[in-house]
Amino acid sequence: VKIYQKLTCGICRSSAHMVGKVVIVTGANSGIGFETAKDLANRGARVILACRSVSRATAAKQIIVKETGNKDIHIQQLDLKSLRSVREFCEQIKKTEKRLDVLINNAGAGGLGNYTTDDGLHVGMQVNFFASFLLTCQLVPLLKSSAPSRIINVSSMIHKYAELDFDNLNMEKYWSDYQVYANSKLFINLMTLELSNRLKGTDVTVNALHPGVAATNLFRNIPNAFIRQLVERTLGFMFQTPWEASQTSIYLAVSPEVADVSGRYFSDCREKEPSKLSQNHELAKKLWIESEKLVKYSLQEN
Ligand SMILES: NC(=O)c1ccc[n+]([C@@H]2O[C@H](COP(=O)([O-])OP(=O)(O)OC[C@H]3O[C@@H](n4cnc5c(N)ncnc54)[C@H](OP(=O)(O)O)[C@@H]3O)[C@@H](O)[C@H]2O)c1
Repeated sequence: VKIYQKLTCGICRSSAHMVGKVVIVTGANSGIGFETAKDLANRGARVILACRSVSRATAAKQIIVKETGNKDIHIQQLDLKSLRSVREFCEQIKKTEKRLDVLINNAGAGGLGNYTTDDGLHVGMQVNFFASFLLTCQLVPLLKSSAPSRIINVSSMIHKYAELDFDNLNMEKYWSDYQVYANSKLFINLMTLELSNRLKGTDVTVNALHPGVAATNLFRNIPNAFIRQLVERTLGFMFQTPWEASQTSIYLAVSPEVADVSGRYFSDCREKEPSKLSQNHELAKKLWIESEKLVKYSLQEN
């Protein structure tokens, strides 16, 4: 039982406190994001729960406040399916927060289907990549003025199965859900690589991670109820708990060991080697330029 977990799960051993630090966790109402937010709340951070459902975020906040005693927990609505929502979220953060020490791009979803959002992007690519790309770019100035600060991008080992077609960045050819998910996670890694170059000398670091395999709500969109339950029960029985899977995000957010590390890929609280494509600087630069066009925002504007 849980053999795989025992072999792979790293636990963040850092006791670093986060009093006085401001942290944003996207997708903080469920699974790994919820456990990440709770852990950071426990360390005294001011935590902003960036969630698409205010009622689900409120339920999460109540538990976090009750279990940690930290009342400095706030909800800010964010729906990654809408770039307008991303822009409004960032505007609100700039109004309410004087600083931002850690941004954790955790939210993600699989099985979203094949349709184009109002922003003209493939829904899976937007929720898992383009919206976080825009959100990060818009918050870079605040992160810079708060430096040293950290950006943490939750990727997945599934990125290794990405099949890149550069003429089809937005997946207009409507590939399978699995392929969309894998490609979006490769893009997260490439964005991490390019952004770390662009942030050199600013004391803002950016790293990507595979959290591990855990039974969360990630599999809710599997249409066949029997298969969905089988997957969830197998994962719950054999693999990590959501708290264990939150620990690499926590390590990257708090540990002094990684204070100066940027542009890398982690899992189990250790640096790991991502796919060869994830390490391709030319590709990363090209993707960055194309992404700026697709989300109609340029980091240079700031
Ligand atoms: N679980 C695993 O085995 C595993 C493995 C590798 C990587 N990951 C990655 O880990 C991250 C966390 O996933 P999880 O496993 O904790 O799954 P989860 O329990 O389903 O949590 C995902 C979070 O993302 C949010 N989200 C989904 N669509 C959104 C949207 N349009 N706008 C804003 N937020 C949205 C969800 O909000 P709602 O509750 O409102 O839907 C939820 O809070 C994801 O990036 C996932 O790809 C997970």
